[in-house]
Amino acid sequence: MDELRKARHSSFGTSVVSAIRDYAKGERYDIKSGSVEKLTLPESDVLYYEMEDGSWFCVRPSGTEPKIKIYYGVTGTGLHNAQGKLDTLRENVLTVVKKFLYE
Ligand SMILES: O=P(O)(O)OC[C@H]1O[C@H](O)[C@H](O)[C@@H](O)[C@@H]1O
Repeated sequence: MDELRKARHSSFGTSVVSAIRDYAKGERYDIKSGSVEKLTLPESDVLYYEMEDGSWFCVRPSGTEPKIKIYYGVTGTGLHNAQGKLDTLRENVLTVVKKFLYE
């Protein structure tokens, strides 16, 4: 989590990040402008990435197992379109996250 937090990725492969919410720091960082806003939710070790196409994903360590959990949200014109977006986003994110975990 710390390395991911420090890296402040502006993209994961072809998936472009527009803002990163860091709930541990209580800050939302806008990639393009570099501006930082305060978050109001309670402190938690969670990183939430807002993507340029309106999708999002969120990373947190499990509280019960030695695992990182990643949650995704996409919208599409239909199920097939949304599934395609999800597959692309997940593949792009996992390619980067696996490097942090295994290298
Ligand atoms: O996602 P984790 O932190 O591993 O927690 C997994 C689960 O653990 C417990 O069973 C809690 O009661 C659940 O609310 C939680 O979903």
